[in-house]
Amino acid sequence: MRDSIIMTKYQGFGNDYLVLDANKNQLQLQGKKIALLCQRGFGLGADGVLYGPVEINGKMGMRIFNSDGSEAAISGNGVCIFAKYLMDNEYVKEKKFAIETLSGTIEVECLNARATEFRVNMGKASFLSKEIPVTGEIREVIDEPFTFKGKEYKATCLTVGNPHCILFMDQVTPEKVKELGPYVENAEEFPEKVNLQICRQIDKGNLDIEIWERGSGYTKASGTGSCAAAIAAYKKGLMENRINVNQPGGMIQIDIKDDGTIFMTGTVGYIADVSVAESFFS
Ligand SMILES: N[C@H](CCC[C@H](N)C(=O)O)C(=O)O
Repeated sequence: MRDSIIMTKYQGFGNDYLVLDANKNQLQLQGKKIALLCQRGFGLGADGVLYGPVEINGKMGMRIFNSDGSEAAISGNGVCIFAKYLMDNEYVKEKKFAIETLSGTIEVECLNARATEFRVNMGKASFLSKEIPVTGEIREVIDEPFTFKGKEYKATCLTVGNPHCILFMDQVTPEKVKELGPYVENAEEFPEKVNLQICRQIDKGNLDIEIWERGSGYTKASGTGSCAAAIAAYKKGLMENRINVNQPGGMIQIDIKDDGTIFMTGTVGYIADVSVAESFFS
């Protein structure tokens, strides 16, 4: 079709992304156009856009955009999706490889022949306020009182390359995270905004979460959100080191090593190649 751009749509546990291949399309990505493209009414609909392969720090990498057009340093489902894209398009032939992101080098291992299962080394978390960031004196933000929408909550905050706020509750519902999400995401305590997960512990190996993503809003799954909820519960001494994180889109398995390194196991589904009007990029 004349004047169109080919993008490839994938989903990880219902967290859906459009991949824009930088080698096949020489174009400028603009935040507002990405936002329009991601809209589920005026555009194609997606939780974000992955742009690559591009060179980051001299290595093969990808850039990650949320559905509001903002750029994120890391996305767990995004890494699994891009890993599949690289294999599907023969950019990589090995089962183990690395993808460079703005939050560093992410090691990926493909676990099956169909390239739909991936194990990702998401690195270590930091609970230090200045690294997340969270305003106030330098401290680890664990079970700290915050007031959101006039009510006090105990929050555990951390970064896994992107910032997360975890609120442990006796009950987690989409309604609750949609009520709190926009407020917490933009609270003044978080200078770079924040991803919110509300979290219920089922037992020492299972959590339930609902997600409000910075820059994308309510999503069915989040790789970094699953890592963040799991490591926060583990840090509080609630969990064993293999944690199943249940969320609306499915269950993401998190493994925490003795040195604190976090591994996530994700699945990816190919949805479609789509021919997109060039007007979304001009
Ligand atoms: N919205 C997040 C990035 C995507 C996170 C999520 N989709 C994942 O799978 O990790 C942020 O701005 O930090």
